[in-house]
Amino acid sequence: MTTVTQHSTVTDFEDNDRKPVGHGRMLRKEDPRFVRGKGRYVDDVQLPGMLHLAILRSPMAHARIVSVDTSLAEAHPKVKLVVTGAMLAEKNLAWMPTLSNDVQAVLATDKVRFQGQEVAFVVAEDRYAARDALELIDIEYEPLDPVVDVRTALSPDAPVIRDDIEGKSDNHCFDWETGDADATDAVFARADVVVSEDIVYPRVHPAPMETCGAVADYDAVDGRLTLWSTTQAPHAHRTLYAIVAGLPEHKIRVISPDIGGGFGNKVPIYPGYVCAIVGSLLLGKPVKWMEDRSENLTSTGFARDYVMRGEIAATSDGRILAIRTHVLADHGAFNGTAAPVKYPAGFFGVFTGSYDIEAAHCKMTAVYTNKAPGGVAYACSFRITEAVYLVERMVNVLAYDLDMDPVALRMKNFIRPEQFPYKTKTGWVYDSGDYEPTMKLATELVGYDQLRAEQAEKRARGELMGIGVAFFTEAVGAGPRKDMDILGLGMADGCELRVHPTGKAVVRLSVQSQGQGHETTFAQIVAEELGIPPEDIDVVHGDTDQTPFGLGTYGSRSTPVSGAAAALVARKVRDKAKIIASGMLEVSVADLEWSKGSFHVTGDPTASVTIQDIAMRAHGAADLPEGIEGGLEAQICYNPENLTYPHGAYICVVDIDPGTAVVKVRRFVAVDDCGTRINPMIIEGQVHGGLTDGVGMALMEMISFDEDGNCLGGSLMDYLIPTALEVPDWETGFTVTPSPHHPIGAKGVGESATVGSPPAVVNAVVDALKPYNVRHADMPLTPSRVWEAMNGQATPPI
Ligand code: PCD
Ligand SMILES: [Cu+]
Repeated sequence: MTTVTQHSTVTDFEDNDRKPVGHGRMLRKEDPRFVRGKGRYVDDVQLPGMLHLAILRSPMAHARIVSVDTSLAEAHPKVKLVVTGAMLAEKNLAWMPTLSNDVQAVLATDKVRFQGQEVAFVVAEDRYAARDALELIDIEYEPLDPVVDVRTALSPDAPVIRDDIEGKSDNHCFDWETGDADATDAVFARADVVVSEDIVYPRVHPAPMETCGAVADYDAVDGRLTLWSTTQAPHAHRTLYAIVAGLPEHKIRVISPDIGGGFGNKVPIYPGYVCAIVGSLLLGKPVKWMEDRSENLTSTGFARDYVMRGEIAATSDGRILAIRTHVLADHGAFNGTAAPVKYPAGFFGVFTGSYDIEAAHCKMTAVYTNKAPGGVAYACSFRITEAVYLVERMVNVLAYDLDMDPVALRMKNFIRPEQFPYKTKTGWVYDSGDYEPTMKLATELVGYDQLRAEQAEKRARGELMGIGVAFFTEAVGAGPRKDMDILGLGMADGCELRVHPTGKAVVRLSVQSQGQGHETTFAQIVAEELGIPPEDIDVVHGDTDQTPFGLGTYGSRSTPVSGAAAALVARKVRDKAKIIASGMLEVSVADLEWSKGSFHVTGDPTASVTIQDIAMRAHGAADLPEGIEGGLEAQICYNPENLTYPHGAYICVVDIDPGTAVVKVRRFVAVDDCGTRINPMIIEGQVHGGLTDGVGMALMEMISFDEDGNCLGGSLMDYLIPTALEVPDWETGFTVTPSPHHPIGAKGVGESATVGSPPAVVNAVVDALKPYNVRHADMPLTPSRVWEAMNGQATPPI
């Protein structure tokens, strides 16, 4: 893929006098092992005497369990253990808490609530025998009417899915509201123009390359449990295992080795992990569980599934005054949302987008349906994907009705640079931003005016070409801990740094890389602060025995939270190094100056000691300054004062074949602003991946169900994910607006492109269909949906 990197007028870390962080565009340290097939994933873990676990899943979406007969499976010569929900219930383990204060069945006891739900498990000598034995388990189900359509889930005659919750008489999950209803209604009442549209963000799946799995190894002699698992949050998982299973936390070690993509899919605790632990506890042997692709697609956390009504009030010349929305959220059979406790709808509250408006209001109702549980963050920064899609689609609807250019309309309404920090009408404080240069750069890179001219010519010839514009602001880096917690665990992250006598260092993180390159970028951050080359700094993560406590990686929080921790812990070490240097140079601390890797005496650059010299002295035989302990190390826990707010401007160009309604993405320009850029190449990789994701969601992906609640997206034959063939050569650019509160000014970027690209693609398709008077069409814009839109048919309900 080609990348056009254009530099902006804003401070640019790469080219201006300011130096790159670490070595800037440094090659990824982890790649030599990945490209040589030497990565070590959970499925690579092989232990002596290891047994294999397979899970029996419900064939039905909603059914009462009448009887369970496991005798034939138990008689299988290679089977060691068969466990049912009833057996777990005896040990009080049939239900577990979700990350959003709901409970979820580990194995079904009373009834099954979605197709693919865990009903029983078998542990056998090998994976084949375990799978074979599943077929020997005889379960009698009494089918119940399923609740599939989110729109009718609350109707009085709908069957109650969650009758396990005492007193529950409907499928209501939660209500949530933000903004000011009265103020918003008042603005709407006096506005020249009101536009509204029904917008669906369909259910999609993160579909990481590696499915979920675990190896549990319980040692009955010393009471220690080691769990290798595909988790993006090893420490949080460990604490929950300690609470759920009643095991002492210090006896549990969670190791999350290399992960083949997470994308939010590996944030929740899945029944399979708990089953593996139970299997190992009962048998005293290591037990491995690995999902297959269908299990991953049908039973692990999905994302989105929001049915939204968007409304904008504006003046007739395009000044946006207020935004109002109603959302119906489908959470499936159990609320498995991974979001901070006080944010049941994640950070959807940023649906006011990048615009300076007078009022906003959102009312949301979430319901249970007979579908896989979830609402996980899939590259969404906690539901910001849905929020950005809503507002960016609605702004285009307004542009359509007012016949205004979508770039001009956005420019007119942007929050202005002098308004930052900007408090939105839903209470978010955007730390910084400078939107106009970013939008301008995107239009320049794509050649916006020429494209509009080309489009006009093509329209005259009956050809369908569309230009889609989207602009986003994200809120990433959850904390601070007083506002944000997961099941009571505050969102802050630890970091430890140790410099060895020879000046090599090791930094230990509480966050977890799933492919985004932390081993490289965190070494670069420490390198920048301490002057030790990034090659000499090892990054340790993904092992609770070796790293400090922290809440893990999701919502693009590693750089904003742990990245800050890494910079600050390095500064702490540097402060100590300075005192040691003052002893070595026999001057006072006040007379020392730091320049990239060494301290020198003010006015005499030749009187200097390097950080490596200092490290040796710190561990040496010579006396250290009064009160200074030997060694050169520090640790901190960083509690962010606010989130960071990256932004970006995306422009997509599509061509549609009027005969087949096939959409081709011809060009895509993405200009991102994530503040200080640690590793530009990694950022581009993150953006390329996210854009590909976005094209997939906009044009191809959807987990759909038939009226019986059968999942129709259970394999990659049906659930289409994009490949290099479906996407153009990405063109990227950037601006740099540093975060004022982050120690190095960096903002997160991992999810930006997935958040920003779907509205750009959809806006492009809808723009191409202007000759057909299409104002909106729902994702995924498959040829049949585009064809329906061209022929004036509404998109079918999900
Ligand atoms: N300024 C800046 C920022 C950033 N960076 C870089 O980049 C990356 C990213 O980051 P961030 O933004 O911080 O993020 P994180 O936290 O690290 O991560 C996370 C994300 O990440 C992304 N990306 C990726 N990649 C890969 N390869 N794989 C994966 O899986 C993934 N996933 C996805 C998701 S979905 Mo969620 O979970 O839904 O919530 S969230 C998410 C890293 O490496 C870092 O360091 C730089 O350089 N600079
Ligand atoms: Cu996310």
